[in-house]
Amino acid sequence: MSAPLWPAPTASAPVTATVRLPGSKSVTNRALLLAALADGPGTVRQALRSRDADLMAAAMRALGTELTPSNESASGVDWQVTPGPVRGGARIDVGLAGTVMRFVPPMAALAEGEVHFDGDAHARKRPMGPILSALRALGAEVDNDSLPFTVRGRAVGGEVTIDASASSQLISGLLLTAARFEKGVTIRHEGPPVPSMPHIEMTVQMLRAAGVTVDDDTRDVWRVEPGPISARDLVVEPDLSNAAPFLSAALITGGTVTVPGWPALTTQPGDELRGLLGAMGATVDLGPHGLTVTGTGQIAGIDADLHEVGELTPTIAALAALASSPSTLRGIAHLRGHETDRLAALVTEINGLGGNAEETADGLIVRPVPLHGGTFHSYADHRMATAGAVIGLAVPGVEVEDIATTGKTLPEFAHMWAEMLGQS
Ligand SMILES: O=C(O)C1=C[C@@H](OP(=O)(O)O)[C@@H](O)[C@H](O)C1
Ligand SMILES: C=C(OP(=O)(O)O)C(=O)O
Repeated sequence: MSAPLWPAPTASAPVTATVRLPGSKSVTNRALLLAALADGPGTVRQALRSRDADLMAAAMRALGTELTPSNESASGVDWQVTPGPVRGGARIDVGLAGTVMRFVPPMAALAEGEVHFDGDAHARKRPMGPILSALRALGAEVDNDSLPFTVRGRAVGGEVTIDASASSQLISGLLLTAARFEKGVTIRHEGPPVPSMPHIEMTVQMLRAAGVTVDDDTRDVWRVEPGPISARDLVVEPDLSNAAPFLSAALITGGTVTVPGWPALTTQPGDELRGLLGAMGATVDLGPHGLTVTGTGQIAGIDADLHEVGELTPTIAALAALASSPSTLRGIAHLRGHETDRLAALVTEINGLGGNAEETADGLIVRPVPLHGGTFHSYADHRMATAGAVIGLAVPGVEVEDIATTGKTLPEFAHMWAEMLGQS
């Protein structure tokens, strides 16, 4: 049975809107895990509520953490987190969340008993082998190289060599729990370059803010000293990657979109939108009011290496399909292991609307041609669904299949989109 179709609204006038975004998935899921491993009760404020964030909260509870919500809304919550001893005998559903499948198994390796992991059908295809081998090298038992698998503690830590070219999360996952292993952990990456380095910087910064000693002076080597993780009272930044489709509306319609609360300094890769959207023809202004992007209605194609900011690709590819010149997007071969094979999915869906997109060994070439309406499939991928919405702003008759899949990180997407367009 196929999922329902969502008629993507077409913009009939330049969009002028202020769009307030809920908390970052990446910060929320790191903060919840660090709070669960901390030396006392802490608070995670303005945390995201979404499928991925809820799966992380459920995983923490299953492993013995107490989580109490307050100030709850449709997509945000303040969590009071009271850590307990990491408990075995749990079954963890990772859904399709990279952060849950890569961040939680190292924590499970602290437990006495067994912890079983499984997730969505496609989750079984996402790269897990290197982190599971690393856990074995650190002293845990793991019975498989991909989902489903069972972790039997207890790991003591030590030194590991890992090929993390498939995902930065393979490094972040080990780093987050590392201080709690008796010997700490030294990780050495060997292989093609690690993608999404800003996400590893996010991990390192959050560890340091919790009093953990991390040495990342040598390229591709990380050393975490054993020691306590301090409890914190932390406020989660808005999700800048989820700003991408909304800011794109300014470029497409020749309008202005403001995202309040845009941090002046951040490790979120979404901050790169400032440069990328600027290169595609927008005027970008960051100030105390937030980030304001103003478009002309004309979009310039770009030649961009998105290796560090791969999660922005579906939106940038959607803009590229509406541009006035061709685009080449490079450095993103690892997107084949994301929620779906994003390179194949983008090519299929853009071309399904009459477009001209082509896969390369490490990315995409998108040549703009007039598009027509049709079904834009989302492959259970939140960012494919929002890419379809972006194209639909300019192309009448686009219907996005399974818009509800945006609930992975932004459950209110369809409502916020209509509100931005003055159609709610
Ligand atoms: O650590 C994180 O929070 C993330 C790291 C990145 O993963 P990859 O390195 O697998 O691209 C990113 O794409 C994902 O959306 C979130
Ligand atoms: C790659 C992504 O997610 P995940 O955290 O599941 O890897 C993403 O959100 O673009």
